Amino acid sequence: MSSSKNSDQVFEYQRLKRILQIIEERENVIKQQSSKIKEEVVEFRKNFWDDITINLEELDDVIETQESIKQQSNVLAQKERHYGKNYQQIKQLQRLKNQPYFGRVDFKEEADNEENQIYIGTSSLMDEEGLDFYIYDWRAPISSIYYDYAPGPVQYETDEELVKGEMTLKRQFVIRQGKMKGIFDTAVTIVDELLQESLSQSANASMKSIVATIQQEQNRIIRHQGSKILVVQGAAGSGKTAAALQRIAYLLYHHRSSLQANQVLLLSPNDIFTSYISNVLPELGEEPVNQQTFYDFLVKGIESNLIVETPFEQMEQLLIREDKQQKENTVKYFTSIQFMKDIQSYLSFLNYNDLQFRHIRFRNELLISNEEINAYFHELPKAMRLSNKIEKIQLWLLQKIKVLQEKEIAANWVQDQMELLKKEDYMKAYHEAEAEEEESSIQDEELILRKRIVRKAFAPLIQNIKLNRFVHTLRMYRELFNQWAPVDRKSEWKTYSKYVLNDLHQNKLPWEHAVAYRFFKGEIIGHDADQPTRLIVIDEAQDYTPFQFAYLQHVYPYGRMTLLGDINQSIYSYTTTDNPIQEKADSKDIERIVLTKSYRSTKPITDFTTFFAPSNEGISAFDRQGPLPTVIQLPAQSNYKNALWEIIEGKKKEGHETIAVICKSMRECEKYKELLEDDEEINLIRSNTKTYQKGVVFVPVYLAKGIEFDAVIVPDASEHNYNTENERYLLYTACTRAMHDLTLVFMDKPSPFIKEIPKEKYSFRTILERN
Ligand SMILES: Nc1ncnc2c1ncn2[C@@H]1O[C@H](COP(=O)(O)OP(=O)(O)OP(=O)(O)O)[C@@H](O)[C@H]1O
Repeated sequence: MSSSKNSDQVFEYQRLKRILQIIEERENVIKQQSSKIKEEVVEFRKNFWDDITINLEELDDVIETQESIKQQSNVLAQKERHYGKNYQQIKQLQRLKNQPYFGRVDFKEEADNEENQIYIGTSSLMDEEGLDFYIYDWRAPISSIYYDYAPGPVQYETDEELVKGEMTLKRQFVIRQGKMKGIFDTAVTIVDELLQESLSQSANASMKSIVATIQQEQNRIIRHQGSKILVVQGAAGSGKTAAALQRIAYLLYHHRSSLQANQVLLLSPNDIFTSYISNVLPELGEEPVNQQTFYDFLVKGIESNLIVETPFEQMEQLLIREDKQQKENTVKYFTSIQFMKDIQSYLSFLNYNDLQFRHIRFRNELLISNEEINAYFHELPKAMRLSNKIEKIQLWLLQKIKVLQEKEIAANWVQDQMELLKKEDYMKAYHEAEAEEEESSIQDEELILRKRIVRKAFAPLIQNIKLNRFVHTLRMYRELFNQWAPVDRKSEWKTYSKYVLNDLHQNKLPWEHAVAYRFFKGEIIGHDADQPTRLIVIDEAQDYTPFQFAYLQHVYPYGRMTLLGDINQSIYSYTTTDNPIQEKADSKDIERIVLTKSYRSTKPITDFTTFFAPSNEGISAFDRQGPLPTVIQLPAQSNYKNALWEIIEGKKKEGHETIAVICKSMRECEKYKELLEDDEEINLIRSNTKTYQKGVVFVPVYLAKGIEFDAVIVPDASEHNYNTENERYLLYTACTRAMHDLTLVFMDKPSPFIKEIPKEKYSFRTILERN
């Protein structure tokens, strides 16, 4: 080892020691401060009223009393805020103690002689005076040169300017639990060894942050600021999800004052995926964002007595039903923008004709009939917009209810309720009533209590009116199929409507109608999407239909969107055309980034899957070696159970910790699980499974979306199981879940997709019958 290299290493070891010391000291100081603040807060709360003189005699005294209470509250709130901030800082320092930084670049700005050493970590650390950085946050503008360049001329952008200069050194550190494990100087963009090390590890039940090894093209996604919609088309395993999470952390950091975690909506494909990625943002020191499946997002706004089909149930149906082609054609129409437009035509038709209203009842008595509401609706000017008409009706109803409420005060049931009040309730209600009453002299206690009881009883009714629930949107939606038809689709309307009417009749809503019904309902009674949402991130966006995507744009007209997907993994066949992920020349709002390099799988696996990828343009493998995928033939009539066991056991012996048997459907999974006689060690992942553990899992491909396993076994890659174009997408998605090892089993004839792969790209064997 050269002496300069040696002294460099000594320098880095010493620096690490010094930084860890600084972190430790800082943590201790803050901890001490915190316990002091805690004591103060407890004390302050105890003595809150001692420092306030309560005097309510004159108006001036009352104002003064109020003022001093306000001041005390402010002092307390300030202390509590300080405590909260300290708590966050301690957590941040503890994270830094484990790995203070992972990179260093030496940078000399143009026309500046001084060279700066920039150490980069998950958060920044400054000196006491707050002048110099010991560590730069990976999201700081200058940190981007670490991800984007090799040593040489570099540049980066700040809010104000473009800074140019030279990078003279680029160094990576492997620091774990505060111990230096490795130092690499690198000439390439990001050193491969580290990435190799990170990718060679076993699959985990939760995703890791990739902050130390972000690749240049991923960095573009993370730091993208321009267009309103960012679309990322990325090969399987190219780091779309990883980059999206880093992007959220990046945007939260850069827009602290205008973007909070609760303003970010992250839509994920299933619950397992939601839990799989839930660690990443907290690991990066950010609050978790609003993360949910699109199903949960939609179902929230649908009547609870309707059972909404899940996308997975729909998929199972489309895979197994006899009339699947016909059903698929109707699904294609109902998920199209055309259907959205047809709904709009139907709404304008309704506006000039009849809406359906609900009776308004109170204590089982009819207060306002639907005919009465309809008559009022027809009195309104024809040309008025539907939403304005609904608003008018709402006001009219509230006024009518107010009058009826007044009348109700004298009713006998109110007397009955008063008698039922317990003494304490009576007193409480009375005091509350007293406080609410504007006039201070209260003459009629009974009247106040009566009013209060009536108001309470009417509250849910009034709330429902305010939410426009007097409009019977579900009945109108049914009539869309029963009583109406788009002018140019009259002939096929009956066929289209057959399925949905049948389902609605049984209080079921097919998945393709979930978004359509939400849209329909929202257009009439108002859309209730969370208002503060400003950034919408959609993972697995290739599985969104044009209608679903248009709906999100409709309810979040000011929201920025990041869509991540892979057209090769479109598991719902009806989403492959007009998908938002696909290249569109027309829109100025959309910027598209394509990721081609696949990091998840070994090179042999990526090479193998690329041969039958629906579109194999632009997929390249990260050079990580591993065994060739194996294709196994089972002779007809063989003992399938023994063979499958043998394969699974083999994978366990090879040391794989997460082994997934990925099936085409849940039905297929259940078949194998049954075959293996409910072995305790084997878990079946269902649509309501929230997390998974290491070990052997059986999972249908649509629930394996977005996640990864050490070893993947496709248990029936026979011709009869994977044959159609739609099944090509499913097989591709299943195989690309494998990180280190892939096995496909077939009986009789292999899937035609296997035949597309050159023989040297996999090893082939036959399991011979032993019994
Ligand atoms: N720059 C990187 N450094 C370290 N690991 C990475 C990097 N990029 C991707 N990976 C790893 O590669 C794997 C695949 O990443 P990710 O799940 O984000 O890909 P994806 O494009 O969303 O995949 P898919 O579409 O197939 O679900 C993950 O284990 C991720 O941690």
